[in-house]
Amino acid sequence: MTGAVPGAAPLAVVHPDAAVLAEATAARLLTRLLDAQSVRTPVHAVLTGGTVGIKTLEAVAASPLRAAVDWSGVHLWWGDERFLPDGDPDRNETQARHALVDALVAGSGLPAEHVHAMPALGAVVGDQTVETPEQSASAYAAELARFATEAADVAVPEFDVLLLGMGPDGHVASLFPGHEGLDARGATVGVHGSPKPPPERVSLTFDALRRAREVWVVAAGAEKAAQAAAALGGEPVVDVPAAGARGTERTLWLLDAAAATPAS
Ligand SMILES: O=C(O)[C@H](O)[C@@H](O)[C@H](O)[C@H](O)COP(=O)(O)O
Repeated sequence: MTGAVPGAAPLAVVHPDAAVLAEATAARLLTRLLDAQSVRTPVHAVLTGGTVGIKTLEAVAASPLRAAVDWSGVHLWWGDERFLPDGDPDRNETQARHALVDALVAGSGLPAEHVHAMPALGAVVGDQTVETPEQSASAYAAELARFATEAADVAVPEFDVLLLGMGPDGHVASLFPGHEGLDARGATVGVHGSPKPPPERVSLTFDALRRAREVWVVAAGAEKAAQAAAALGGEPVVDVPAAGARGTERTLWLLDAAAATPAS
């Protein structure tokens, strides 16, 4: 990963603590979906796993604003997934379904077929049983391509908003420092040897992430402060992948005070 990172320069917004961060991000997400729906349909949102990512979805589920969104015109995607069997509690999809998505399908008009999960270990896609992260990545790339905009140089929808958590090592999605996935071409990549368990994952690539109109990196906790500062300071993407997270129109860093305060 060399050279200037394309996309909108990051803007940081700091909230007092992780709880307020999750609530504020949920309100921002709902408003973003409403704004997007005022100009286009359908709209596409990419969810993230991780602590803050899931707490944000829980806050969306509890928000009165939830009822203002026309969920029949929303598509949900994932930025990455832990390559585990369907229903495994560690899967980002499982946690998101428990936090919000199942309730949207059951009672808010979100069509089940608008929930685009990355295929699990053992899933049957067409006539294939998915046994490797690469097979899952390939199947997901095909699903993304079904909704791609014509002009796309990578066959994915123009996501209206894409949420990312960030690890203490500066990873986003399942794009880890020094890993070969950082340079992957195409929309998706199979990941092995992830430093964050489980070792096998599936991830959108930077090419795909950067097709999003808005990319939001959401991070809380003092253990994120050094890498948040490094990313916002323009450190190389190979060292701090979060530095490469950019939207075409807007890049937001949504932080709590602890993550926004580098150690002195
Ligand atoms: O599958 C995952 O683990 C996530 O997608 C990952 O990218 C996560 O968002 C970060 O590791 C932050 O996680 P925390 O918020 O729990 O630190």
